[in-house]
Amino acid sequence: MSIKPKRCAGILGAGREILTTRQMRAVEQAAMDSGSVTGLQLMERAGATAAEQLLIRWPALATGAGAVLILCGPGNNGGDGYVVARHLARKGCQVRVAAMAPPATRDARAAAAEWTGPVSDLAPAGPGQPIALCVDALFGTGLSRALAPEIAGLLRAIGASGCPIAALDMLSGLCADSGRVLGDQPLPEAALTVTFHRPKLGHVLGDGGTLSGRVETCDIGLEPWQTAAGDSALLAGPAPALLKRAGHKYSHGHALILGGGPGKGGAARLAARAALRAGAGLVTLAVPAEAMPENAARLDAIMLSTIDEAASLAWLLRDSRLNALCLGPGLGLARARALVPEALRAGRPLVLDADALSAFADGPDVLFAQMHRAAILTPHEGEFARLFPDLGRMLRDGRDKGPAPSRLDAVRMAAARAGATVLLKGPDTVISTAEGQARIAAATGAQAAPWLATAGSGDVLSGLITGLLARGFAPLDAAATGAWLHAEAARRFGPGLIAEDLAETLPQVFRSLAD
Ligand SMILES: NC(=O)C1=CN([C@@H]2O[C@H](COP(=O)(O)OP(=O)(O)OC[C@H]3O[C@@H](n4cnc5c(N)ncnc54)[C@H](O)[C@@H]3O)[C@@H](O)[C@H]2O)[C@H](O)CC1
Ligand SMILES: [K+]
Repeated sequence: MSIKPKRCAGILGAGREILTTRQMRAVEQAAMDSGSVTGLQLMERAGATAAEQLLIRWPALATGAGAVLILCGPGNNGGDGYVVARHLARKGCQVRVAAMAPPATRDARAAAAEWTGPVSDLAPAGPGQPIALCVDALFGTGLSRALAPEIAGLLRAIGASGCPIAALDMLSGLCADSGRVLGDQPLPEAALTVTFHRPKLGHVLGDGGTLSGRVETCDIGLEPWQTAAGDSALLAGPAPALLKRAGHKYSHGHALILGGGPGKGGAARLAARAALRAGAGLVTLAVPAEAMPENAARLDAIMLSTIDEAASLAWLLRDSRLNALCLGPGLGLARARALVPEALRAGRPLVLDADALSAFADGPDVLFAQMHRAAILTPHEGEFARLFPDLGRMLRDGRDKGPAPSRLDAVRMAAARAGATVLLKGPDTVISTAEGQARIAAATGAQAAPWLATAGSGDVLSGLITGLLARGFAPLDAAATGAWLHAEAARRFGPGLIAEDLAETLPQVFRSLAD
């Protein structure tokens, strides 16, 4: 039976589902259980569509100009490799197949049997011979331990020779659930990864965001069974309500940013300006009396208020129009200990960052006991490890076996424990509600925004999220949209970015969304 390969798409789309290996297997299993398709047919579709992608990217291969070396592993990923070999050879490519072990699954054996060309061992097929493309079909979602040093070494040698590597499903050695390289052997970067049905977490998290290269996701006819995956993490993007419609300034909310003492006000001012640029109707910065002159000299559109202690915060919060709070940037640890409980008592949407998190590092349970579902915690890795020491250790250590724990696993557990939404910052920002609804804002690979690693950038993110909360966004939408806007502004501005530029670039980002 001939099955035509279907649509392929990159990975970038906001709202796109990203699957774990378990979810992918559930979808595949549901399809096979339905009797509509066999595993071998899925493998045939995967191999055919991958071969098509390779020829789109490297069309000269079909003229026989350079050899394609296909490295096949023992599992079904290797099986896909044999199918690719057959399709490329049929198109006129010079194909060499090298197997690290004989095929060990029924489907892989069947696919290997259809490949009528020679199969060599891995070693002699190594970098000594000139090759134009290496197809990595060693391991995919079944990777369960680190690559043997000689296999990782072979991939590195191929990469170092300048030969592009195209990975089937996953670059071998990368854990499909965490995007972490198992073990301590470095891997070369793939030029292209062709994956099937949906991107996997390992393509966007950890090292996977970079090492996967361009990711093409190809349809292999599993759409009718996607529901078997259950709830998936989604790629973050701009929420539909982002472009605000007409209305009175009060209808866009009033954000309250709590700032710290004199000489430490920059962080809170950055957050306040970002909240205003994100579209909050009004923004008030509340600082201790001695910090008023400094702030009054620096602010125009942002209003100022004095808050010296918890009682004055309680007094101010009698105004119910103050509908989103931000505590942390430049707040100071003592002031954070005094103000955070009062802010949480008000039960309004709020962001806790920086000092508001560090102030509770010695007793995070005290903080979690006061938490509510409209709160968002935005730790970076260090703050995360102080608030959730066991999860920090899990992320630091667990990379010997597959599937390795991922940042998404960690943030889901953290959010459930805290009883709030948690956003773990990084190039692969991950967000989860207490109930486990998750978003990923990946600023890696083609979406990289390395300029975000600049002082004050986290303060701007807190402000953006607070501004969106003030506009009435639900915590998950505010966090995900804020993280996306933050990275998008950095991508637009590019090299030379400082934190101040982020908020000032937002109008451009909004305009491009309106086009
Ligand atoms: N999911 C689908 O819809 C489809 C998946 N396809 C492809 O199949 C692979 C997954 O195949 P699987 O057999 O489960 O796993 P792998 O081929 O990745 O490898 C498993 C194999 O390898 C052994 N192993 C694991 N780690 C190591 C290691 N470090 N060193 C040595 N050996 C290792 C393990 O014991 C097993 O024997 C998926 O990625 C897709 O490419 C389909 O063909 C299409 C449909
Ligand atoms: K692979």
